[in-house]
Amino acid sequence: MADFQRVMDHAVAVARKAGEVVREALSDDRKVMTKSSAVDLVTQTDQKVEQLIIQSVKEKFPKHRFIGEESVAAGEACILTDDPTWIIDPIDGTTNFVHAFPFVAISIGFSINKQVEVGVIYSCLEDKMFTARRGKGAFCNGEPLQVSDQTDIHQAIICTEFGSNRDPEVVDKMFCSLRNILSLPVQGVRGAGTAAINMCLVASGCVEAYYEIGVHVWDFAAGSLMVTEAGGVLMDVDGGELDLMSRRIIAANSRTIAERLVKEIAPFRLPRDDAPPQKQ
Ligand SMILES: O=P(O)(O)OC(CO)CO
Ligand SMILES: [Mg+2]
Ligand SMILES: [Mg+2]
Repeated sequence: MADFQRVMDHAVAVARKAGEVVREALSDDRKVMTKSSAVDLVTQTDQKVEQLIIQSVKEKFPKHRFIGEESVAAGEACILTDDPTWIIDPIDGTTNFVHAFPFVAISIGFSINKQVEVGVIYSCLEDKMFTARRGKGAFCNGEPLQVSDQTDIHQAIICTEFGSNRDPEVVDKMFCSLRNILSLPVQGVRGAGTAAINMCLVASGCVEAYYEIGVHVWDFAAGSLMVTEAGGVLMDVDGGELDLMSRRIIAANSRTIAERLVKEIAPFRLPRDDAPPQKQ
C-alpha cells in the first residue's frame, strides 16, 4: 500500500518549487517552440520544470513511473499501467505563460491501478495550492472545496477551451457545441486557458462545469480528482464513463448539468493518448 500522504506532501513541495521557477521565468525572455501545431507552444521552462519534478520524485520514490507531457513530446510512451504513476503537466497554460496571462498551473496527478489517488494543482501566479486525496476531500490553501449546488443549466457558467487543433472540421465541431450551449442559454461561457485551473474553478463552485475534447491525461488527471473530491462528477462527452486516455472530459458539479451538456456537445474522436505513435 503506497503512503499517499507522503506522495501528497512531496507533490506539494515539488509543485511549489516548480512554481518558483515558473514565476522567475516570467521576467526572462521566453523562447517559444511549437509541437503538434503552430499554436501548440512549448518553452524551455516547460522542459526544465518537468525534469525538476521527475528528478525530485525519482530520488524519493525510485520505483514509481511517470507520464510527463514534455517526456511524451520527446518520444516516451504514454501508457497508464497499474503501477504507481506520476502524471505531470509541468506548465498547464503554456500559451498563458508565454503571454503572461495570469493563469498558469503545475499539475501533478498520482495514480495506482489506473485510478487517480492524489491530485495537486498549483496555480502559481495566484499562489493557490489545490490538493485532493481520494476519499479525503479537496482543498485550496487548506480550505475545503465544494462544487456549486446549481443544477439549472440556465443559471450556469460553463468553462471550455479551444485547444491547439485548427483542423476546420474540429473547429466546426467546437463551434457547434459552443453555439448549442450559448443558445440554451447559459449565463456565461469562460475559459482560463488551462484545463487544470478550469477544473479547480468547478471544484471551487465558481462555475458549474468544464468540458473539452483534445486535452490530454496530464492536463486533467489531477483536476479530475479535485472535482470528484469537491462533490462533482466526471463523464465522457458522450455520457459514458470517463476514460483517462480518451482526451475527452466533462467535469461538472452534478450529473444533471453533465447530462444536459452531453445533449449539446458535438462529440468527435482524436487519437488516444495511449495510441501507438503514427509512422511518418
Ligand atoms: O498548456 P498546455 O499544458 O499545453 O495545456 C493546454 C491544453 O492542452 C491548456 O490546458
Ligand atoms: Mg496542459
Ligand atoms: Mg503543459
